[in-house]
Amino acid sequence: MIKLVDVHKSFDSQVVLDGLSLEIPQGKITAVIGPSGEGKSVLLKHMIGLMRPDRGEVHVEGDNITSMRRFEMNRVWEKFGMLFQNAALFDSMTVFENVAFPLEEKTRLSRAEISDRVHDALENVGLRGIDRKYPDELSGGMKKRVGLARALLLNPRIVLFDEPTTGLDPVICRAIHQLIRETHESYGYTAVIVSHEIPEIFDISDSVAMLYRGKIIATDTPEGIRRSEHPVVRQFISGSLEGPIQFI
Ligand SMILES: Nc1ncnc2c1ncn2[C@@H]1O[C@H](COP(=O)(O)OP(=O)(O)OP(=O)(O)O)[C@@H](O)[C@H]1O
Repeated sequence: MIKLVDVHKSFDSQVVLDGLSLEIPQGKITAVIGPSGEGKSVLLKHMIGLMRPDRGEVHVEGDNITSMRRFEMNRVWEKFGMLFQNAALFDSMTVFENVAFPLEEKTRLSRAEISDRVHDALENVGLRGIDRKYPDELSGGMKKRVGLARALLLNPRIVLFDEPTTGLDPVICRAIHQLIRETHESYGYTAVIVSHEIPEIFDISDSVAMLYRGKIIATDTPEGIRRSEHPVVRQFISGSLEGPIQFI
């Protein structure tokens, strides 16, 4: 479980997280939704300890990481896989080298073993025969799949997805969602997915948390969120221009 308790985070005078509390259940898929610029990426960075709260606490599977030192964080980071918004592939490396990178950094596996693991990982995300290509030569959907293969390679206990399907067409978007669900079923990781794909993301989520004005204003099953009477949740889900959310 990941637990955030009364987390506050500001950048200069801009308050982004304002007493946010949230529990992410173990082994489930949780979607985090909310208007653009509300702090969803900032929230993910707190979960993985890349950002520290000004106030409040962050716990990861029983460890209080709020002010944990770097050498202790290494042990916590081993639990995480992360798929960043832009897939964060290294442009100067081939697909094979990109996916092999965590294995080379973190394990003492032989070249042959690394090669087998990389090929298996690529096959699991439906990619074959692209080892020697460079990220520039891939479509957006393929890049995300390579990023997913890399994120899952060390069999992480927790995987954070920051907008895994942004900019992809609806069919590829569904394929990536399906892939997340399948890999989640076979690996059993705890997943947190920041997404703007509403209602599509609901189909693969066990629970949904909505971030608004620095706080989690609702957490529920996808069905509960769909039926919510909360005016902000209702407006956001329906995409209506009328309601408490102000668009500038
Ligand atoms: N390192 C930083 N320094 C200063 N401000 C930051 C930093 N990181 C994020 N912010 C600010 O925090 C706010 C929230 O950003 P964040 O990227 O978390 O939003 P988001 O909800 O993920 O948005 P989107 O849905 O558009 O991706 C923004 O106003 C952003 O400018």
